[in-house]
Amino acid sequence: MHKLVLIRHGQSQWNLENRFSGWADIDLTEQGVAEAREAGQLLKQAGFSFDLAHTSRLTRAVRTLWHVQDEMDAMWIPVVTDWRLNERHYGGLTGLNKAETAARFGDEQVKIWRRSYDTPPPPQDRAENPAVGDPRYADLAPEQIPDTECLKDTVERVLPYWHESLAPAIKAGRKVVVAAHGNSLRALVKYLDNISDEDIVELNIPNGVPLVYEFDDELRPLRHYYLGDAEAIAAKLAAVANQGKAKA
Ligand SMILES: O=C(O)[C@@H](CO)OP(=O)(O)O
Repeated sequence: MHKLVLIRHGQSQWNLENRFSGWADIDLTEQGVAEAREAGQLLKQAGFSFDLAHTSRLTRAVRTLWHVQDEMDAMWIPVVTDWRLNERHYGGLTGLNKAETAARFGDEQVKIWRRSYDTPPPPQDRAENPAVGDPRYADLAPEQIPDTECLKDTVERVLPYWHESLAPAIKAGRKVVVAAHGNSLRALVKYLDNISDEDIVELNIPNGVPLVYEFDDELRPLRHYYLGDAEAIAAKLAAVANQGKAKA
């Protein structure tokens, strides 16, 4: 049996401020650091160990991974950072407050922008795009830097990464951890669990909680589960779902 652990980064400053982040490089809050450390402790106590890590090019995911590695005495393992694990690009919504956006455009429209499979938010002006000219993306052709993305666009970059990098490593027996983002992980989970375009709308992923996948030899998922207190995880999931609603 093969295993894979997925972790969404801990709380970021813009999660705290309830702002759309996407490719904006926003760091963890103190709570986010604590969540990452707790994730590492939970993994250690449950007997997990890793010999390979993958993460995005965004600081909040990289730093989450650092804390997990530190708690697990695994600072030595190879780490691959790849833009294809980045958060979905939030286009022209980047930086806006989610509740204020819902008050302006309606809860339904914001839910479509946040969670629908194939409706992207309005594009972001190139001049405001945080990724343009950023040296961390020097290996991308200009047209690979998105102006906006729906989940379908995110699937189209995450899935090749799964097939080319993650799946072969897992099949070869490597013990892999992936630290990434709410929507890049939704893209991967949609594929792994064969979730329909309609049902993916209701799927949220909490900050800083290890999500364990177990696979058979052909990498068909056998089961998955979160590590940690079920009630606390349910509360975190509800909080993520509610972030896009206008305040009463
Ligand atoms: O702002 C973002 O980039 C994401 C993840 O934090 O938010 P949402 O849950 O609204 O897709």
